[in-house]
Amino acid sequence: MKVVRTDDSVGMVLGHDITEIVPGEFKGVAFKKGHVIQEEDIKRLLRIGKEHIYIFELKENELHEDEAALALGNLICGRGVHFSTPPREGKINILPDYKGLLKISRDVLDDVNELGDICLATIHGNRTINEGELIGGCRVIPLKINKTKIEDVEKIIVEKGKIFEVKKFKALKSAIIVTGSEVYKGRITDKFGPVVERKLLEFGAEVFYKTIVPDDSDIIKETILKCKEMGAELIVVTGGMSVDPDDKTPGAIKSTGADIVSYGSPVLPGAMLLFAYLGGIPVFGLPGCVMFSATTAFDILLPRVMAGEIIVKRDITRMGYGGQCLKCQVCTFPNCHFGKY
Ligand SMILES: Nc1nc2c(c(=O)[nH]1)N[C@H]1C(S)=C(S)[C@@H](COP(=O)(O)OP(=O)(O)OC[C@H]3O[C@@H](n4cnc5c(N)ncnc54)[C@H](O)[C@@H]3O)O[C@H]1N2
Ligand code: MOO
Repeated sequence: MKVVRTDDSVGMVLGHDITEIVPGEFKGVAFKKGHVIQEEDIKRLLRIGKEHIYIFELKENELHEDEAALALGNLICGRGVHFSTPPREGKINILPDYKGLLKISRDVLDDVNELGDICLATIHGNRTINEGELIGGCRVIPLKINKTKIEDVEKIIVEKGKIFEVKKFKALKSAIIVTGSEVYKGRITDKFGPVVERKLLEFGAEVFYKTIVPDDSDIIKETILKCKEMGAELIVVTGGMSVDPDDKTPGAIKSTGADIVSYGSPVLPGAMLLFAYLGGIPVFGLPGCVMFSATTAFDILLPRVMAGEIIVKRDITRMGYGGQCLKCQVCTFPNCHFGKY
């Protein structure tokens, strides 16, 4: 470390903590080791009695932790994601630009963390993230880091893509078909349709058609096909999803010619959920539990569907890991293990 006159130290990196004591007012660290000295700091340093200070010298091939954190932020944040500036002690926060579906490339994240000297911690992806919520943090561990480390990160990103992205939800034109003869005949009031509508509206969907039909395969089939003809971009059918004689919904969805991605999901609640595509349009068959429970397989899949992602069988298979809801007294979903697969 070299000694410089405080007056000449602007832009240089402080090599040690500097403590200030003002009797009756303050005692503590006024400037931390690693701080880049600003014009406005000079007065305070002189007031503390520091006419000379130790300066941390960076070699040609080294970066200060804050500069490195800035470079990393620019490399790792993709569309819809930004980071907090200025960095604080080599750390930045990763934040969403808007509400959407959070995507995190686990593969690239692991590659970067394996390099050493860089700590990149995140929440889980494939969930809704709201504006202002924290996605993660990135910290450069030593006070200075070799530039080659940042170049290594750049190589990984160029080859495999950014780590973070937030996909905007699409205002899908949605139809809700409530099945159940007991509801159709007015023996009970529909409680399922409103639950589904509320969940779709949270994503900005446009619910353009709602209907109640009896447990009749042909009627359910024709209603689904009519919704498609009317331009539905998402069709949700509720009830009649299990194995009773009056449970006609899975067969009716199949008979429309839809490709069934999965009938059943390894999620509790949500074991009897069906997901299909009818000419490219996503179709859900929702079991009774979606009406009853706060969070189910529907809440895990819906954000991805609303962001326009194509769901394959394996996506649903993988939902078993983290697929048991603990029905906590105060539900914190999606800030819990449920649906993190
Ligand atoms: N033998 C088996 N039985 C059941 C299984 C199983 O694997 N084997 N799975 C259970 C699971 S898990 C679920 S979830 C439910 C699925 O139920 P369904 O989707 O078939 O629901 P329904 O039989 O149509 O209705 C159940 C219950 O909810 C009431 N309901 C339905 N729709 C409405 C509505 N729009 N408004 C108000 N109430 C509604 C309905 O009247 C029934 O009381 O199956 C288990 N069984
Ligand atoms: O589809 Mo049911 O959850 O397992 O209630």
